[in-house]
Amino acid sequence: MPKLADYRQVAAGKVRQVHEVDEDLLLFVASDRISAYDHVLTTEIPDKGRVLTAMSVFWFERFADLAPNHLVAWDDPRIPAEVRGRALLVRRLEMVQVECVARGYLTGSGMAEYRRTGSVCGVELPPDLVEASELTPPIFTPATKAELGAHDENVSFEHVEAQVGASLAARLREATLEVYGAAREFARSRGVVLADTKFEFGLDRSGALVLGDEVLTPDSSRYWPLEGYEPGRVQPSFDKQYVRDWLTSPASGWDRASDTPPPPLPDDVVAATRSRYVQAYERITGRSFADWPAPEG
Ligand SMILES: N#Cc1c(N)ncnc1-c1cnn(Cc2cccc(F)c2)c1
Repeated sequence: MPKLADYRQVAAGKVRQVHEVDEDLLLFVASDRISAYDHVLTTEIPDKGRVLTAMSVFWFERFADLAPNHLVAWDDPRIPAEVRGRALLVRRLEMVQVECVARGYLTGSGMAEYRRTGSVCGVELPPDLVEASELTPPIFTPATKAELGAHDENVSFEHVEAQVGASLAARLREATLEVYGAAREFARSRGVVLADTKFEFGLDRSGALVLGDEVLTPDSSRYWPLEGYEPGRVQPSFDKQYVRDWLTSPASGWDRASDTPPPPLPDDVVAATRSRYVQAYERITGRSFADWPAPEG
């Protein structure tokens, strides 16, 4: 059985990394780290990596007919035992350097841009929209990948056309909106508002557009509880709200405006946050997280 150290790391983000297995295969590893307010916290959330990996597998399999994806295996002898359950064997693609974001609700950087310009990424929106207004139909709001730690920059569709060509830009927009639209509808039927999401696509040797990275997880998407959803105010995060509330409460002693790193999380916030990830998985998939593979040894 291989060890993770046997596979050279080829990419790393705040909470996940990619290793090389061979010339055709990569290992996509999700950690238990969590980020909040643009900081990677020192406290890990047990099983976060496994839950988000299980979620990606569910969505990849559910939407395989809408968009081919890079998933090869999630329980395979080439996956090291130490990361079993939080690592995916994926096929190597030529990644398209565009963050393919779909927004079904107006919030975050989209809301900020709308307030300034009445549009998002050049997409004109109706007047009088408020925080968390539903966008029907959802909109494609691409962004350029930022360096680690910086925010992605929203760009127009024309910018993407200039970067990758009109044909591929159209294919990216179509696939992004089609998969997001189906996922938003399904998640809502399970009591979760999938407010927006970020896909990464690659091209395989035949030139086919293939979904890569993680998909439709609470790290690549905004998950809001459907119960209590009300436009006009910032919605609570399904998974990160306990962490955000504690960090901004007097109990943490942390000043968000300062440049100091956030303090460690108390056990009860960790446990409640773990529970929210498991609840999100079980609500959406109808499966028990207890059945998902775990590391050995
Ligand atoms: N997925 C995928 C993938 C693939 N199937 N083929 C080739 N390259 C990639 C790949 C390389 N980097 N990233 C983004 C990225 C950055 C930082 C951390 C991460 F986990 C992931 C994606």
